[in-house]
Amino acid sequence: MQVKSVSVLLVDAGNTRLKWQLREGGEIQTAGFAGYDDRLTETLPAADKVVVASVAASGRAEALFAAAGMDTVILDHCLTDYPHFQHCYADPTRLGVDRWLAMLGARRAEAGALIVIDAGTALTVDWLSAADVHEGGFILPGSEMAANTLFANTGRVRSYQDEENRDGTKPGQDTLSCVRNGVRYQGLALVSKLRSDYPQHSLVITGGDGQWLADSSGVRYCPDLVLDGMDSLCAGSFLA
Ligand SMILES: Nc1ncnc2c1ncn2[C@@H]1O[C@H](COP(=O)(O)OP(=O)(O)O)[C@@H](O)[C@H]1O
Ligand SMILES: CC(C)(COP(=O)(O)O)[C@@H](O)C(=O)NCCC(=O)O
Ligand SMILES: [K+]
Repeated sequence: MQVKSVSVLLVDAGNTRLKWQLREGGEIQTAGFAGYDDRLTETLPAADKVVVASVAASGRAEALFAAAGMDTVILDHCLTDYPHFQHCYADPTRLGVDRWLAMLGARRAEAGALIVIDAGTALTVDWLSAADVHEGGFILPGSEMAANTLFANTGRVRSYQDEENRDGTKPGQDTLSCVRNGVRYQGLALVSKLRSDYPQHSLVITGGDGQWLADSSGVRYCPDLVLDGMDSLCAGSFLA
């Protein structure tokens, strides 16, 4: 008798946007991303199960999927009893579920001690020991947030329309490039310092702003570690 494999729609609901993949037997069938739009669910493929990992404001992702009548498993906090994983937060439910899932995804990609960098709305850095102990992390403003914070909280640092955001890290010669290049340089400096301070750890980078950071610093880029971590979770007894 042929056993029909279950299709699972995995959704990573971040603070900026949603990333999704339809997987069947772990294989990616289709994938995409979208903003928080009321019509989002109309564009998503049908699946036997839908799992949404959300760090967005409470209820934001839930509301989208509930309105579409989709029977959805919402993961809005980390599991505290996941086999072989040891949390370091006194209250692990406070750890962003995306950070935890990115660590699970990174473990699938690489063995040994890891530093997992997720360059999204926020830039997070998490230390995972070879024995899957979460040893701690950092939460920093992501590159858009860092630039926007300067634009929003100063009188004269502005995103001038007649200035161009080129992809550089050289000292800027107008306001926009001083901000954008400075933020990029800060990201590179962080990665370089992590490398020199933690030579025994392998670095992996994910997230919407991660490709540039990884390419520019010679670090491995894994585009969807949060979704990979969700797939690991679903491969266990989580959905049973
Ligand atoms: N198509 C895109 N739409 C929105 N942001 C994008 C896109 N491509 C790259 N980015 C960059 O990715 C960042 C968001 O990264 P992402 O990992 O999706 O964040 P989050 O998980 O916090 O929603 C944005 O700040 C932006 O700079
Ligand atoms: C740090 C984050 C905002 C990152 O979210 P993202 O940039 O992926 O949208 C998220 O993981 C979060 O809300 N964390 C909760 C606090 C914590 O991890 O301690
Ligand atoms: K993320």
